[in-house]
Parts: sequence; structure tokens; C-alpha cells
Amino acid sequence: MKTIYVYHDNIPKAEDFPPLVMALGYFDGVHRGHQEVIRTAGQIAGQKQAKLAVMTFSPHPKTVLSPDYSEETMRYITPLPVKEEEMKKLEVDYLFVVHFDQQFAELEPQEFVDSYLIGSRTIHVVAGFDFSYGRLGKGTMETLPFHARGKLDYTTVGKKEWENEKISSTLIKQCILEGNVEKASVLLGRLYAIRGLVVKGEQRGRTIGFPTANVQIEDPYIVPDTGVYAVWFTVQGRRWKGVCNIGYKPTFHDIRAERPEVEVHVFDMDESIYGAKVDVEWVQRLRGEKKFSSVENLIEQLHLDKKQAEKVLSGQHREIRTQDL
Ligand SMILES: Cc1cc2nc3c(=O)[nH]c(=O)nc-3n(C[C@H](O)[C@H](O)[C@H](O)COP(=O)(O)O)c2cc1C
Ligand SMILES: Nc1ncnc2c1ncn2[C@@H]1O[C@H](COP(=O)(O)OP(=O)(O)OP(=O)(O)O)[C@@H](O)[C@H]1O
Repeated sequence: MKTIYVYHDNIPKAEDFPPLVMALGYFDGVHRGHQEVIRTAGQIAGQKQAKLAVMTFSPHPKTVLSPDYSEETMRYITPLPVKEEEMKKLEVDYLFVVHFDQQFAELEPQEFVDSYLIGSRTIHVVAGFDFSYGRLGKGTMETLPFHARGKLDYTTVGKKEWENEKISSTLIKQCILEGNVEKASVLLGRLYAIRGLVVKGEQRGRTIGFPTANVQIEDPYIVPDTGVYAVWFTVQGRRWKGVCNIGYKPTFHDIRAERPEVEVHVFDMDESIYGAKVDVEWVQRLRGEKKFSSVENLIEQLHLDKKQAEKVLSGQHREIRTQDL
């Protein structure tokens, strides 16, 4: 897959590309609704002997269009490098990442179709029923035939739902923030995962029999609600079972840190992994974080947490259910 960063002054030109079938949208999470859009585009590309392309935007349009968001505070299910990996898995040939700024937001729908689609040799557009384009989102899948003027074909993908709700990035973000990582995983079609770096913690863990890997999150991910989770922990290509606390450790700290810490007790792992890149996959939230009256009470609870996480990870929860949709 080739990733192409597009700015206003370097819009892709038709002569540089083979005929493209283009899936359009932001695609945060690359969830099951998105997968349907991209697979549909892939099938059409196969039929038309064209290449499969996806056009996404960066940063999130909300950071430009809404005063409630900014690039500094925006959080994602799949920050751009992770989105790229998911697109590769879907066998996308070209990922166009269009720089979203005020100037782009003000493009008339006709200009967007002419310059960014027809101009880049898109022969067929695929998007969901609620996709919109151009200034104030005035372009929709209903207006696309008018703007296309017979120069490209289009396919609209119907609403993909789960339990009568539209699968959307917004819904998945909400689930993650509430700690409902199981539902988030069902909607994503894979376990929600966060990549981070193992850093030194306060070194107290090993003294209480529960050493933990402190995970520093560097990309702008949405972090699940505070609490204790059963997780899979992947380091150096090996996947381990673990139990993770996201929180402020109120048993030891009266004053809240700026951000919650993410620390994983990895079962049966006896290696020093400081500095390693790791993936934490969130399987199930087990409980909320508590302030214990003594370290002994905390340790007692940690044994119970470990047992419960072991049970969850050994059971049916290992693979998420895909037959429900
Ligand atoms: C599974 C698990 C559950 C935890 N639950 C709590 C909790 O409910 N309350 C709390 O104050 N700390 C909790 N902790 C954090 C421990 O207090 C922390 O791991 C310990 O103090 C070691 O910290 P350190 O790695 O910074 O040295 C939990 C840690 C783990 C691994
Ligand atoms: N559940 C769905 N069913 C069908 N198409 C979808 C679904 N969700 C998104 N799409 C389509 O996938 C593309 C990318 O979606 P986009 O990221 O813009 O929206 P979203 O997932 O609904 O996120 P948000 O909650 O931020 O609106 C768009 O063409 C959109 O119409």
C-alpha cells in the first residue's frame, strides 16, 4: 500500500495513477461499517480492473470545524499509523491522506468532486449512506450524480447496525470511554488495542508481589475508563495474558496525577522490557479502581483480579464474537 499525503497545492493528478475505485470517509477505528465500505470498493475495483483507494483526512475535521475540539486534545480509536495498518489488512492499494484545514473545508462540493476525485482518476466512488463532502457538508450521496456529471460511477453502502444502533466511530469512542471494551470490540470486529512504550514506574509493584509494566501511550489514543481490565499484552512478537490497572493508585496517592497511569501485570513473564514497544488489547473491564485501607487489602484484591482475568482470558472471551452481525 502506498500512502499519499495530499495538500491543496499537490492534488494527485490523473496521469500519476491507474484507474481508482475510491472509498471516502474519515474511518476512525476502521470498524465494521467502514470495512463494509472498503470491501465493497475492493470488489468493484476487481470487477473494473482498477485499484482500490481510500481517501481519508487529517487531522479530524472536527478539530477545524468545531470550537469544542483541537488537534492537541483530539483522541482517536486508530491514530494514523494504526489506521494505515488496518487499511493494509484490507488490501488497499492507495491511501490518500488529505490535509484538512479551513481552506479545504471551504471547497464547494463541485470543486471537491472535480479536483480531488475526477482529477485523480477516480472512476468509481464508494461511501456510506451518510457521507457528506464540500462546504458545510452540502454534498451528499444524493447530490453526487449531479456533481459527477457522468464522469464517475458511485455506490452507496447501506447502514450497518448492531442491536439497532448504527455502528459509528462516535459510538465506539463512547463505549471505550465507559470501559465497555467488549462492545467496542464487537463493533470494531477485533479487540480494541493501544500501542505504547514500557517505562520505569515507581518500582513498588515487585515489592508487593505484582510487578507491572508501566505503559506510556505516545499516540493520541482514546484510553478506556479507569479500572481493572483483563488484557492481552504483546511484546517482541509474543502475546501474554495480563491484568491491567488504569488509574491514579489512590491507595498510595492522595493527589491525582494529571493523567491516569496504565500498568499491566503480565502473567508469568520474567523479562526486563523497559523501552519495548507493546500492544495492550482490552478484553473486559473487571472492576473500578478503589482506595484500599491497607496494602494487605490491596494485595488480596490483586490476587482475585488475577484469577478473574485468567478465567476471562482462558474462556470464550479469547476471540471476539463475529457471528452476531
Ligand atoms: C490489577 C491491578 C489492580 C490495581 N488496583 C488498584 C486499586 O484498586 N487501587 C489502587 O490504589 N491501586 C491499584 N493498583 C495499582 C497498584 O497500587 C500499583 O500497581 C502498585 O502500587 C505498584 O505501582 P508502581 O508500578 O508504580 O510501582 C492496581 C494494580 C494492578 C496491577
Ligand atoms: N454503520 C455504517 N454503515 C455503512 N456505512 C458507514 C457506517 N459507518 C460509516 N460508514 C461510512 O464509512 C465512511 C467513513 O465513515 P466516517 O468515519 O465518516 O463516519 P462514522 O464511522 O459514522 O463516524 P462518526 O461517528 O465520527 O460520524 C463514510 O462513507 C460513512 O458513510
